[in-house]
Amino acid sequence: MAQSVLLTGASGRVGQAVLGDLADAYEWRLLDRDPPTEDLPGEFVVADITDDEAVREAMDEIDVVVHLAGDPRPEAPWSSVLTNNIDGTRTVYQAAVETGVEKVVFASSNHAVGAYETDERTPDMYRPHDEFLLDGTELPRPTNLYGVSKAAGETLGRYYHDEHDLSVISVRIGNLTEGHPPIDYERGQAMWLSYRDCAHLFDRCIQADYGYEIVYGISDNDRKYYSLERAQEVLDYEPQDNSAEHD
Ligand SMILES: NC(=O)C1=CN([C@@H]2O[C@H](COP(=O)(O)OP(=O)(O)OC[C@H]3O[C@@H](n4cnc5c(N)ncnc54)[C@H](O)[C@@H]3O)[C@@H](O)[C@H]2O)C=CC1
Ligand SMILES: O=C1O[C@H](COP(=O)(O)O)[C@@H](O)[C@H](O)[C@H]1O
Repeated sequence: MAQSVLLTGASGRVGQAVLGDLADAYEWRLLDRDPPTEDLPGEFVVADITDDEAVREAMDEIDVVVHLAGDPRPEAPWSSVLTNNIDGTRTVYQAAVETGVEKVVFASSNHAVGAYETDERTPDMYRPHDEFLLDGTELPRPTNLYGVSKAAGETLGRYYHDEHDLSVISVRIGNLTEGHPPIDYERGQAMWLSYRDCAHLFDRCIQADYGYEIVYGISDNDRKYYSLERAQEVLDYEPQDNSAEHD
């Protein structure tokens, strides 16, 4: 039988990339504070991610949660990331434990580790000849309060895995752009995530077995400075796109 999956933040860009390829792959329940503007698969719950009761109810009979809801703006103010990203993510983990969910897939971000892009390393690290690679074992080094909130989400996942045995994967998503990589933006091309690779990656996160993991969510770009090794090992992630093919 298909697994039942709760997708939070379903009305957003990542949600659309995931549902675009995986609409028929799972029994979906979708949650967002914004009602849908188009026909989407499964039941739609309009709720705020910080509403404990609504989130618990949305997880009834759910196997896996893909948690995307949050403020995605790198320049988002503290009040917003504190509520939507940190409190919202804690609410999701707590509800997952209380309702018997097996696995949570958390949308983290490149901005949790953006400060590794030092003046000395850039712009060389965005170019194919440069061998610098982050592999997911490094400590967070956020570039902004949004990045701090994503690092906090990763740490909440670590806690809920260690204390409550929940399977958790944090995906440090790069730059999701539809159709082609960002234009005239080397950093964005280095961390491009195509729509089809995004759907495949989240599919693998739903299916694979793991305890606690951090992986990078990018396509197989020649310019990459994020290692894909862990995602390949743990998830069998096999990206098909490469920003170099769009030069
Ligand atoms: N798009 C990208 O390239 C990247 C995205 N991410 C992360 O992926 C996730 C999804 O990002 P996008 O789809 O790009 O953003 P988006 O803004 O397109 O979608 C986010 C969705 O979450 C919903 N939402 C926000 N706060 C909520 C709350 N308190 N309760 C319920 N729903 C709420 C919004 O209504 C929206 O539909 C975010 O957590 C973001 O930080 C991380 C790195 C890169
Ligand atoms: O976390 C995110 O990162 C991407 C890429 O960052 P950028 O600073 O190169 O634009 C961003 O587009 C997305 O909105 C954000 O959620």
